Amino acid sequence: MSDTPSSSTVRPIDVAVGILMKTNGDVLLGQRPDGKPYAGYWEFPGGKVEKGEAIIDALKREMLEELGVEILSAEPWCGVEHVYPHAHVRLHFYISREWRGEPQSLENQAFAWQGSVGVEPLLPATIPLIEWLDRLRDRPNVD
Ligand SMILES: Nc1nc2c([nH]c(=O)n2[C@H]2C[C@H](O)[C@@H](COP(=O)(O)OP(=O)(O)OP(=O)(O)O)O2)c(=O)[nH]1
Repeated sequence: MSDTPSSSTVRPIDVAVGILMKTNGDVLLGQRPDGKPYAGYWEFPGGKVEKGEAIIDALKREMLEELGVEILSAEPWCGVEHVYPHAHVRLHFYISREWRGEPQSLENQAFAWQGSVGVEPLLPATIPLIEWLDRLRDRPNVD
């Protein structure tokens, strides 16, 4: 037996993820840059929560670092855990409808505003979110 814990048994890594949603329901996706696991896959902007950092603060930091956008308000929406070969992640998805600034590609990533999301491939743990978002758009006042 190996002494090295596999990625499924170690404590999950918390990740803060932001779904910027326009009033028409469009959401912003970015493409993972070269050099990261799953390069070229589409995801919602975000990144790992640092030690001792509140998840909402990580969200605000990542959105500023990646997009140059200041989050004015964001609501926690859902959580997803996923075990990748490279990491066991716990994703905290927030929806933000209020931000300041126009998203810029500060890490050289491609971006796309999408209504019904059509970009591919998506990160595996993000795939279910697309259907949930469609339902949210159809019934905006139901949680
Ligand atoms: N941002 C984001 N990450 C996601 C999504 N879905 C999903 O499985 N992930 C996973 C991929 C990664 O394993 C992890 C995010 O870590 P990352 O490596 O991109 O974070 P980071 O920007 O802090 O990276 P770094 O500082 O280590 O370079 O979460 C998503 O929709 N958005």
